[in-house]
Amino acid sequence: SPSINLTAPVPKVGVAVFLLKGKKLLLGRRLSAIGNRTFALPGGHLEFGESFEECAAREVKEETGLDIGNIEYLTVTNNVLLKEVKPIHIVCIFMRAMVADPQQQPLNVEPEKCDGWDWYDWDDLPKPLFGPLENMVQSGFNPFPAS
Ligand SMILES: CC(C)CCOP(=O)(O)OP(=O)(O)O
Ligand SMILES: [Mg+2]
Ligand SMILES: [Mg+2]
Ligand SMILES: [Mg+2]
Repeated sequence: SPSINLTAPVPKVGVAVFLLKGKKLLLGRRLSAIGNRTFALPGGHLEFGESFEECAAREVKEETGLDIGNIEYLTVTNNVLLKEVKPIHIVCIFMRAMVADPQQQPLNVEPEKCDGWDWYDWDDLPKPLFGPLENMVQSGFNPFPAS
């Protein structure tokens, strides 16, 4: 019989969105088995048949109520998070977008999964950051358009 590997969960695909407003970006403290109480971008699992842009818009709407535009692919990173309560391997697709209406403020639509959203300055990020975002920051990647 084929051996079933019960320890190594399959890598997951996540889409995370740098929602930019001037020099600020939207972050929320996660309340989740994955990255609990760390500050993360809005985003989530890529669902069957979705484009990266469709997933970005859906997850941001589901989590913050915000409508986004100018959605563009930035980069993809490979994150093996062994310090998590349950080790997890996430291929993270990072997208960039702008709020459709700069006056629209985020709502905490899923309070069981997020402690609340707020705009943070890229040069003054809260800690601790969620693994994939921390790896991204450590790598020196700059998500902002070249001014
Ligand atoms: C990015 C990666 C952790 C994939 C899962 O993200 P997530 O826990 O925010 O997932 P959902 O928003 O889809 O529930
Ligand atoms: Mg979600
Ligand atoms: Mg989801
Ligand atoms: Mg999410």
